[in-house]
Amino acid sequence: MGRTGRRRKHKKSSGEQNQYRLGADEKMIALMQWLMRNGWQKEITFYPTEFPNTGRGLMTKSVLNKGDVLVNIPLSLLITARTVCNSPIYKYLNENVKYDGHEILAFYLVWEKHLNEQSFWYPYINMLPEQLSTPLFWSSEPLHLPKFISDEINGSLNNMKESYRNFLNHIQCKHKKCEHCNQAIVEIFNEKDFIWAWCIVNTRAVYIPLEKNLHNISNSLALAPYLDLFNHVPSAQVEAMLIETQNAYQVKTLVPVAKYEQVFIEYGAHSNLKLLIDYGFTVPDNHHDSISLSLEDIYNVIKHLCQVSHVNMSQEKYKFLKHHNLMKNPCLTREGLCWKTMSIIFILTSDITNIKLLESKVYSSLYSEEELKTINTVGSMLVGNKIQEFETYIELFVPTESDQCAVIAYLKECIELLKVCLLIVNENNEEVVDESVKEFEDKEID
Ligand SMILES: C[S@@+](CC[C@H](N)C(=O)[O-])C[C@H]1O[C@@H](n2cnc3c(N)ncnc32)[C@H](O)[C@@H]1O
Repeated sequence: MGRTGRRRKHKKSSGEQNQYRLGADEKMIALMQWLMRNGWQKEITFYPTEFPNTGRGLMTKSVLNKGDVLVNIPLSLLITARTVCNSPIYKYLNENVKYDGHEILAFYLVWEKHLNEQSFWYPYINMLPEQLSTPLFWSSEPLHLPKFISDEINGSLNNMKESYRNFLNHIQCKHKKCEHCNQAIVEIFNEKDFIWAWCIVNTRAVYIPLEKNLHNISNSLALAPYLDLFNHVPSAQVEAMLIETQNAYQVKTLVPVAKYEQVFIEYGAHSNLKLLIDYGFTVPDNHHDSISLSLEDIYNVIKHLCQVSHVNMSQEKYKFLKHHNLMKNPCLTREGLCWKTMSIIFILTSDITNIKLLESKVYSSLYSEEELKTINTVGSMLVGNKIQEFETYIELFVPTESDQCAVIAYLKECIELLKVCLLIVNENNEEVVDESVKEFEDKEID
């Protein structure tokens, strides 16, 4: 096979045929030229590429080895709170108020965006997406969004709105006209642009060590042009840090990457729910995922299984659960029932009233076979119920915008996790039954 043939074969096997290289994209070229004019040196050549599953990202043109530096962005090309403090716009802020890094960067981005080509950051801002897929950006509500998801979205929306109100209150000379566009300052900082900027910071900023000597701002965030083109997978292994001696923010790969593969970084140990709310996407088989349970979920299954009107819950047991923080986030994971879930089931089903004995069982996890059987039987039904609950969520959910389909992907991932969890719980149950049969047979032989 000739070179072209080999290349074609490679393209096919890596699924590259659906990808669209953005190398000739004008905005991308302008970004690279601007970076280079301002002291950036390319460590590795990447093709900005539109990938079918992840959207725009970076593909390596060459094989990457463990320890290779992916990017080295000069500090002068990072947007941090210090950039804002050193800019003319800082005079519009009340100096006697405390700000956090997220809001200050969003505020700065709104200002610089409105300056258009007159902004130093124009080539960077110009390649940022106008539309984001995050829920804060949805223009209409989907129908039958599960409550636990809408609660998270509302929490995030309230944070953002509070930050916006806070800002509006502290901007000075609101009605002064801007010299650049003759708009009033308060019109430039409108809610729509603030939401965009807020989401851009949320989805793209990297962590830096806390910036010192900023008297009214606490900041450990930075916008890093170009570096923020890397997409996320939980399995990515990279090291990212500020290298003070080089005055640069550096990202290294800790694993080799094959030629023509997309290069990913890890944004943090984020669950799919966090990714959905903050970034607008989810990933398959996310090992940071779990399904939260409420005490009521567990209580109802026990009530149903035992066919009793009240579960074995005394005031002392309730106090014990509360005191040991056991009701906070019991969950189901790919490894089965979490420790808290097992403990709650045990406490609610056990006849033991001696709290000291309960405590020693819970903390040693040394349960009898009978107790383990009960825990796994309740657990199995609990997981089965959750699967049904998530299937119903999917049936009812009606997206009103294409980005909302990320919710369906999320719910399907939850069901996948629950199925793995169910398998483990049932296997554990079979093991307990096998063990007790064996013990019984051993006794018979004796
Ligand atoms: C830091 S930016 C990465 C670059 C971005 N794709 C772009 O075109 O500018 C983060 C955003 O990229 C997208 N993204 C990152 N990783 C992804 C993934 N594994 N799957 C789908 N979208 C992803 C999400 O929209 C996320 O909010």
